[in-house]
Amino acid sequence: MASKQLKIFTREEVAKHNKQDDLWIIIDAKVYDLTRFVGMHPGGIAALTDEEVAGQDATDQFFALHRFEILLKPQYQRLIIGNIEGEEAALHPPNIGDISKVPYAEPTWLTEGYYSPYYTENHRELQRAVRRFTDEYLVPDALAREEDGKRPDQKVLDKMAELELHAMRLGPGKHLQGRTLMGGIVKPEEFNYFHELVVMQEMVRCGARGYGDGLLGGKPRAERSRGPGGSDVMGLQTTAVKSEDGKEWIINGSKKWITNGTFADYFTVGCKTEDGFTVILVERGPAFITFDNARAPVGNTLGEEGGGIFVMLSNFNHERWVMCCASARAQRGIVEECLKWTSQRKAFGKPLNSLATVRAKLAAMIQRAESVQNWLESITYQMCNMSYKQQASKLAGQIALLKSYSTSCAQETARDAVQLFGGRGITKTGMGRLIEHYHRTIPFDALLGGAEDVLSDLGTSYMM
Ligand code: HEM
Repeated sequence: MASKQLKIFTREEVAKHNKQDDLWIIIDAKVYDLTRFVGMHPGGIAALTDEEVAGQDATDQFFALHRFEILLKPQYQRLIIGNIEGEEAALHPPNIGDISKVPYAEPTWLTEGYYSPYYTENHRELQRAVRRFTDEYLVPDALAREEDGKRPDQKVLDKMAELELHAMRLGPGKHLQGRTLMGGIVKPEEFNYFHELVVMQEMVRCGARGYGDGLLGGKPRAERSRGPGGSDVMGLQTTAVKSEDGKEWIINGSKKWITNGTFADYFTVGCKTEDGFTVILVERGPAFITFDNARAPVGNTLGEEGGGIFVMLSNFNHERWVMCCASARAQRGIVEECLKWTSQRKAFGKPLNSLATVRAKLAAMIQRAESVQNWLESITYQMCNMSYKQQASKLAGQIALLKSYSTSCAQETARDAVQLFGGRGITKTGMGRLIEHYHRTIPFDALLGGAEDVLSDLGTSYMM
């Protein structure tokens, strides 16, 4: 763009170029020459040759159907030939790392003029760094991978390793010692659960559900039966017996769902053993998700032999809390989409948000996102002040209840968002792209870490 000399036109001049073989339009005070593009327009030729579009200011028509990002793509930037005399563009693209100006689009602690007892300057510094990383590395890769269905680019995973994001996503602890976290922003001994919350909530902003889990989000998993039995950890089916020389485990069984199972190098496998239940680290081999006499050195036993249940259960609270962090932030992203859309989209000559029924939906969405975030921060504060053992005895119930509450809120918000976006909310491209994706993938969030009913029951059982 910068290399091209832009001209200044009057609206009258632009209006003369209103035919398919000589087609200009105005969007946000900029003049686009669509002559060569018209035949390739995904929305068809007729949309562009319409008499209210060809040679005219089509800003409103454009933004009723397309996301702003489209105009930032180099292939469309090249279509700009000039500006309208005496007018300036009103819309400015967000910069990498920016905080949203839309109300409720950010958690309160990040909103200008508001306060929080939980976050220090160090959390803020980490937040800015992870946001820049997400905008710069994750968002473009996520968009491309959603299209081609491939796993995240190795370069992204390597960059995450360099910044120690994988290590930080395991939470505070000994494993952080001696590491340079996010280029040295956080000292390993100062890293607490709010730092981890920040990492989770910033990364989930990439807005691509499957891709997010593909960023090596795998975790200890038991081989267990399918369906509702997914919550029945002790009902798992895989067995392990020792080889004759006692040096190896011989493992048999299969597993239907393994996070990142298609490309993981190691699997953490819960097995029935002579002494009960044992967790073993198995290197990827010819037999991976189906273990058919797969072998692993006895030294790969995690925790005590027969003590696998403690290994598994010790992870559950943390894993569910991580899911709450992600769910709280992802639903806020949808609230932002809906707030923007309902102020931009006109119906019966007025913006959608001038309708009381629409505002009632927005209110409910905001209430859900805020209540989930605030409960989450309260639990996180408790975690920061408790040992891992205390967390297990005092917070397991609350975390289970928050997890099921959070995803049930998210499911309602997904449904409301589709109602607000109409057909666009079920279309993979265009304005409702993020809504369609969210609505399609939200049932996954509502199941992993324990189905909603199971977790609500667990939470109340702990209380009783
Ligand atoms: C610079 C001008 C334009 C560019 C670069 C452009 C580009 C695109 C692209 C890439 C899509 C695919 C959907 C997406 O990825 O979001 C699309 C869809 C569409 N466009 Fe355009 N467009 C332009 C102007 C217009 C105008 C002025 C109209 C007038 C009404 C229009 C009507 C449509 C329609 C109806 C669709 C299909 C709707 C959908 O998929 O949601 N476009 N356009």
